[in-house]
Amino acid sequence: MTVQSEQSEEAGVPHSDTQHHSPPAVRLRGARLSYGPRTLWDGLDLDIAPGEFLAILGPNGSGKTSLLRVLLGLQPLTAGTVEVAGAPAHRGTSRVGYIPQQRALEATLTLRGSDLVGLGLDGHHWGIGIRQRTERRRRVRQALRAVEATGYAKTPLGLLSGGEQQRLRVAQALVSDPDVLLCDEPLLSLDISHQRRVSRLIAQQARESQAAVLFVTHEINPVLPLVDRVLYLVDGRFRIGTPDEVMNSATLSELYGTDIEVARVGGRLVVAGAESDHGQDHHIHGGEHA
Ligand SMILES: Nc1ncnc2c1ncn2[C@@H]1O[C@H](COP(=O)(O)OP(=O)(O)OP(=O)(O)O)[C@@H](O)[C@H]1O
Repeated sequence: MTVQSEQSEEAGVPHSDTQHHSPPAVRLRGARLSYGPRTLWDGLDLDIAPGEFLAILGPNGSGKTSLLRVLLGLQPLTAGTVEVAGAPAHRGTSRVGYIPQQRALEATLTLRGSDLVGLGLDGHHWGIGIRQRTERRRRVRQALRAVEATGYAKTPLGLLSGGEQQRLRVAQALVSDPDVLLCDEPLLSLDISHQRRVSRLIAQQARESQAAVLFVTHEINPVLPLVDRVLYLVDGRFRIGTPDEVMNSATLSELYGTDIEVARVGGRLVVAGAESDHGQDHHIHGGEHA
């Protein structure tokens, strides 16, 4: 079953006059994704404005990563259309930055951090002149500094910790100054101070470069002050709206089909799920658990 979203405006909610006149960075129309008989989402209409920060929430297997894969041109829609930066989604464009869900890299990997970050520029037309090479090196250095990875940029990736590898993935996604930034749980395995730093960098990319940010997360609190809208997916149903419109007891109870309480405590969201028949808490995603 698919429940159409109740959106505050049709498809997109422009957040300022400038955004109002800009074409959307991402546009989905009537989008459906099915794997065999299983439909992850259907009837998804969504415009994301340049500079907008969209948090994507939902339980395991609800189709969050699959949506990012559609936008990367890696997964075709079953129905509907998808445009990214004004063109049908296609793979290999430097206009889209991607921070993938963290996977530990092979301990034997000898590629270095600075090489990994440089790969983020490979969609650009750099030419072979000295000036282009100098500019390329300058950008890589700047991105490494932004995530505080300069000290280990020459170390083989396989020898780095999960958090150090993750900061390099963030630098790789930001180095091309993308129009659309797709982030799949980018804060996992980062300590609190680097969570803050990476969140700030991503928000800065949205604000200063007018990049649209799609941020998949199981916990909205670390980014709550940055979020313009939430897309919440549960078992084929979804809601799109501001955090207040989506992250409330009535909406989440309807999405999960069980009683859920959401409270704001000191600027943070706390969610409490009803007990299931088996005496276990339903696994509710989004905020801290009561
Ligand atoms: N190529 C594929 N073929 C068939 N099924 C797939 C494929 N890719 C993903 N799936 C299934 O689709 C569902 C959604 O997967 P997806 O990774 O998008 O979920 P998710 O919301 O990102 O989950 P998580 O929170 O666990 O990362 C899962 O049940 C997954 O097994």
